[in-house]
Order: sequence, then structure tokens, then C-alpha cells
Amino acid sequence: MRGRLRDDPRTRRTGAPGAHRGGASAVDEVRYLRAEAWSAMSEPLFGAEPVTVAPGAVHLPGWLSVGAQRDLVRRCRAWSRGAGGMVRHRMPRGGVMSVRMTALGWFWEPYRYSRTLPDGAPVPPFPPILGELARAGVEAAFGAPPGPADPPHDVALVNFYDADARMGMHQDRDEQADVPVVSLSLGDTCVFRFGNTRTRTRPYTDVELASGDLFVFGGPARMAYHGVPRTRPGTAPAGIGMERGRLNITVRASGLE
Ligand SMILES: O=C(O)CCC(=O)C(=O)O
Ligand SMILES: [Fe+2]
Repeated sequence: MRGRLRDDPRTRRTGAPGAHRGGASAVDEVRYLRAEAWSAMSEPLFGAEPVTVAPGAVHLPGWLSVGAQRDLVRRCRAWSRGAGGMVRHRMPRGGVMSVRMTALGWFWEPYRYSRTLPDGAPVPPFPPILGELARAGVEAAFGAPPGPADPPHDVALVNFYDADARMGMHQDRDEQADVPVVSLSLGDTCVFRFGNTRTRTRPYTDVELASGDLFVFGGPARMAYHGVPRTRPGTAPAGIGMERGRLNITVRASGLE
């Protein structure tokens, strides 16, 4: 099922068309900037139209300005140097993930969350800016932010893909809350395979996720299988402070106490 979000009756867009880029209002951007006390935004805010990839799964190309991407790249670098480091996790069957990962808020390893790192140290805190971005992302995708009864976004996984890294088809199912997952992409473009809730296989849709894109999946798509069969090395845009590789930040609500 494909279609433009603007054809979706759930979505009511307001304001002049030029005031939007990819469904994120300039207000979202300003909120982001204010939250971080940035001085100014110089980049124009133009993105493509939002695309509904499956019911509950929305792709918003170009959601983050170049300035916001640069800021997030800088933060990812700092987070990856934190206590947990950038780890290639071992899978239960013995394989090692090709993606390097750092966790914020809760530590994740296949397939559980924990309050502490493997060495017993506390997990680096969940950065408030990612909570802000997650709420703004859900609002941009679905027309309303998560409700007051929804557990808050409280965990982020920062994934780094070098040219050979990929991620097999999986569900994000270790969370105990039915709250949309918010995914932000930085650096090289990738092929993001978004499937169905029943099988790892077809039907699926391959989406190109470029730097600055937002992808949100919730509701009927929350438990859909998805993965990254490949990246496109050398496609990162100039000016974001990242020469090679791909970063992805997925922000989730753990629903854990
Ligand atoms: O890298 C991506 O775009 C997807 C990452 C993902 O699915 C995950 O971290 O669970
Ligand atoms: Fe995932």
C-alpha cells in the first residue's frame, strides 16, 4: 500500500506549502533549535513530500536541514565515545553484527534491554534533544505527537554502517510499549527494506533513506520486519561533517521501568 500522506485523511496540513518541508513544519525546526539554543538556521527548508510506505509507516525525505544534520553528526560522535563505545554485538547464534552500535537511555544487546552496561557501569543518559526530535517526528508523520498516556521515548540506538555493513530483516520487539519508532538517517544513503508483520520476506518495499530523512513506523506497522540490505558508499552530502559511512538513530519508547 503506497500513497502520499497528503491523501491520507488523518493528515491535515496547515500553512503555506512553502512553509513545510517533508511534513515537518518550520515550527518543529525552531523547537529543535530553541531546545538546543542554536543561534540561527541558514539553510532553506525544502524537502520532498511525505510518503506513506505502508499503513503506519511514513518516510519524510529531507526532514533535517543540513545544519541539524551537522549538529547530530557531532553529537553521535560524542555519544559513540561515551561509556558504552561503539560495539558490534554478538548474536545468540554466534555471528557478529556488521553494524556498530551505541545505546543511550537503556543498553540494548540481542535481544534485551538492560539498565547497565555489560561491565556494570550506568548507561549514558537519554539525550533530551532526541526526545524532542522523536515527538516532532511522530507529529510530522501522523499529524499529532504521542499522547499523554503513551510511555515517553526513552532509548536511542545509534548505528554506524561502514561500506560493508548491513542489517538483516528483524522486528523491533524488545520494547514494551506500542509507541512509534522514529528513525533518523545521516551520511551515506541506504536501501531500507520495509516489510510486513508476518514474515521476513515479501511483500516489502525498498526505500532509499538519504541523509536528513526521517522514517517513522507505528500503529499497524510497528511490528513490521525491516532491515538494511546495503548502503550506497560515497553518497553522503557535503557539509554535515561526515565523509564516509552511514549513521542511523532510532528512538524508541522502551515502556520499561
Ligand atoms: O539503520 C536503519 O535504518 C535501521 C536500524 C534498525 O532497524 C534498528 O536499529 O533496529
Ligand atoms: Fe530495527
